[in-house]
Amino acid sequence: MSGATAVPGRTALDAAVEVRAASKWFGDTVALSDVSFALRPGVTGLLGHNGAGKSTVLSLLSGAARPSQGEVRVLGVDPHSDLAVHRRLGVVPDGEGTWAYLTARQNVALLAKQRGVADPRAAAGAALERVGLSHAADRRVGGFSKGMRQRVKLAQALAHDPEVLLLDEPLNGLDPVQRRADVELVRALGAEGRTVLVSSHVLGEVERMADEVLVVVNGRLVAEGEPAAIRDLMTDRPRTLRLAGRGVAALAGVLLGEGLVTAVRHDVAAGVRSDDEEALVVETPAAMALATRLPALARDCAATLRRVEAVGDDLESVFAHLTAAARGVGR
Ligand SMILES: Nc1ncnc2c1ncn2[C@@H]1O[C@H](COP(=O)(O)OP(=O)(O)OP(=O)(O)O)[C@@H](O)[C@H]1O
Repeated sequence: MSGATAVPGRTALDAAVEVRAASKWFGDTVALSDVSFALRPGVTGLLGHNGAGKSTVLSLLSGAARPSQGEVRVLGVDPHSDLAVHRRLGVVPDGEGTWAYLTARQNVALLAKQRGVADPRAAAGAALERVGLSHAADRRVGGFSKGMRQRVKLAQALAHDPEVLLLDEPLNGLDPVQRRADVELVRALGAEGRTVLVSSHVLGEVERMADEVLVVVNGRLVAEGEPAAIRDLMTDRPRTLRLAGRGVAALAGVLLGEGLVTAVRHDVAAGVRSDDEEALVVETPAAMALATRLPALARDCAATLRRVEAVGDDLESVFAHLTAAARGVGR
């Protein structure tokens, strides 16, 4: 692909990928509900917990499935009915996508050939080099680790030099070193002017790869914006915290007085180290302000904090908050 750079402010009219009021249901299960977005060149992250609808979005865009309602356009056409678009579209699917009895080079060349590449073997070699698998190009994929197979899938998606890339959790199964390399690769693909959509259930991963983030919760698009804006939303939400140490009850009284916490209860589940140590669970509407002022307030009332930690601070609670609070951040 030519070295075009990302064009900020593109409208849906010239977007490479557009989803208009798309819904998808399987029997009684609503996998996606009235989702609309347009993608600009560069990397967009698709963030959501398991079952949120990420793979469904990607399967509509790759043409593997059709929306029950609404429309999907990739490079101006319907990817389900217009098969020619697959020469300009690369997909890393969820799950296995390789043939175990073929070598890595054969796996990649086969798909490149299907997509009309003039010299599939050479294209496969170049793609395998790009994903760091040249050394294993002529080995059978059946003997590869999950991370290596994931790399082969990436090479399959890249070998025909597509303008649009759809990557379903491409970092799954990779060790930290491979993850770093693949984050760099995804960023480079976006910087080359390709339109890349990459799904993940880990905010930190998406943050490192993407210029824009779409957040899906229970089949709905609940937030979209720059990674920093999404991070702020998640950081500045109400939280439940566990405080443990000496003098914590007095400290909690001060926090209530300052309006930094709105509820306090004893933490029966907490293991405390000694008789004069207490553990409390507090609700705060302003986690950032509390974190900033907590050390000084503890000092003022002679409390010694041994532990401060978030309770139930998993992705589910983050997404629940976003569902309620955050339609249309940024953009
Ligand atoms: N072919 C199908 N038949 C029935 N239900 C489906 C089908 N595909 C997806 N679903 C349901 O649609 C919802 C969205 O699933 P989807 O796979 O898109 O989520 P996801 O965000 O990709 O999750 P994960 O990270 O676990 O793959 C889920 O409730 C799922 O069970």
